[in-house]
Amino acid sequence: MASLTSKISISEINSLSDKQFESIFGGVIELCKDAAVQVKKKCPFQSLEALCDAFQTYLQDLSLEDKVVILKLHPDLAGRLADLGQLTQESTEEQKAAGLDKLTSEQKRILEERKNRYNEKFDFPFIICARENKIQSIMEGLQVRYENSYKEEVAIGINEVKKICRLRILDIVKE
Ligand SMILES: NC(=O)N[C@H]1NC(=O)NC1=O
Repeated sequence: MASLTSKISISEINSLSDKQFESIFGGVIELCKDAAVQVKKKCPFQSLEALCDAFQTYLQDLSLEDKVVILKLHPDLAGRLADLGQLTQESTEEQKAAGLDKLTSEQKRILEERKNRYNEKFDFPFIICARENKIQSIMEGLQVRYENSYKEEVAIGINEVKKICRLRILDIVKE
């Protein structure tokens, strides 16, 4: 999954410059370089878990409005960007892992319908950690989570972003 050929250790991370840190961790939250800028200020990290915690705290401490901004930075599942081959490398591989590149036309139609309905209700995309799911659970999630309140869905969406972020960090850092 990682674009790096080999993983780096926590002590190597602790000796990175701001620029290096931002370039390595700038994508662990989709298109949100600010997370890496803010988390770098917490350096040094005692462990991989401490590094993951710092990103999770960054997400948790955001206002409701800023959490929504983060959700909106995420691409649609099997959406237009995927069709155009314009997802980030991370998202491309995650969506593939869930089998979203192999939808039948019927599955694509149902997914499209449920995503649109979700988007119309919440005005942000449905976010789920694709690597921890398959087509079936994504379809079911869309159905079940549609019933939630706005606040509940922001919280659940951010929780999924935390899972995505943690897995992306594990692709970069030696355990
Ligand atoms: N919309 C959405 O959930 N997008 C994503 N999920 C994930 O694991 N990678 C993504 O790009």
